[in-house]
Amino acid sequence: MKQFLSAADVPDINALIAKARAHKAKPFGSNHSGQQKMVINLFFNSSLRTRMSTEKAARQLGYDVITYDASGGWGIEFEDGTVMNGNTAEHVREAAGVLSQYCDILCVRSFPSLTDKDADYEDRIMKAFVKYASVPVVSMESATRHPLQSLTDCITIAEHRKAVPPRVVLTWAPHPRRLPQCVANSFAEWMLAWGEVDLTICNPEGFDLAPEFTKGAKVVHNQAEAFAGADFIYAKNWSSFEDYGAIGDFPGWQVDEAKMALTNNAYFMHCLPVRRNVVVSDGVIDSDRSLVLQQANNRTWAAQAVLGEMRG
Ligand SMILES: NCCC[C@H](NC(=O)CCC(=O)O)C(=O)O
Ligand SMILES: NC(=O)OP(=O)(O)O
Repeated sequence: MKQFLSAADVPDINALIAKARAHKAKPFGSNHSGQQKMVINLFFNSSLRTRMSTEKAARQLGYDVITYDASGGWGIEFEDGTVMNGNTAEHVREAAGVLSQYCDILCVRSFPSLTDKDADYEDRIMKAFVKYASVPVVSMESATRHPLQSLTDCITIAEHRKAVPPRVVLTWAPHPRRLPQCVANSFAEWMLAWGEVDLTICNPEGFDLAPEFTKGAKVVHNQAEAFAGADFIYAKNWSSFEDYGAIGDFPGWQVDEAKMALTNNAYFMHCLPVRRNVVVSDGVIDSDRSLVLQQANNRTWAAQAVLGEMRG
């Protein structure tokens, strides 16, 4: 792969899952592949899991790694033709070109503005890095998607499903801040592209995801109806796509024990970080059906599989 931005970049999702599981079984089995090569991880936003798991994955493949917190660096300009006499000191044309001099794979995290829908949904920042970098680019969460998380979620579901296809529910959940739609968009995109789950998305009215991500999924606005008989409950908050970036005030959408009792003894999943007793009750996340730490663990193997496939 020359880029890893979405499910569309992956020729065979099952083959990538198999590679991740092979790395999980033998973490240093491909330790030679990154020898004398460099991965740069560029973060415009906070991270715990993505930062740690991508560094660990790169090192296990034999790569050296530099992680750079770009929020503390030179302000980068993304518009073409601007007179740069404001706060941005360096254009992405140079920034991406320069970083390409120092690494063999460039990984980038850049969240959406949640104010400029067009710029966000064109994924302008990630696309600019792809355009101006001369090395392969891996998304560590862009304005619209979080593909390393979604690959992880496929692996985790593959490891725990009993029936094929399992009934998987992506549910909107409350949150005190307005959050990106990326994790939910990407989860829907990957589940549908994978084709091995029966996906239902449930969210309050006004919080439907962008249609490009949900075509083929059942979308309902009643959480109890969606939860009935589910095998996996994947919780996530997202701000409104329709009324772009608006926050939703629906505290009754928290995932709790009473709602989980409607399911087929479902597993609980969340990408983390999660707000306890807002998104999910302590009782659910602390139960033996919670897969959140297994998901966090699988981030390493997902990243290892992806880094191992990147070619210039
Ligand atoms: N990387 C996974 C989730 C990242 C981000 N969550 C957050 O910003 C949560 C922040 C908070 O809880 O304040 C999101 O929803 O896309
Ligand atoms: N799930 C996830 O991407 O976590 P971080 O934001 O901490 O990297």
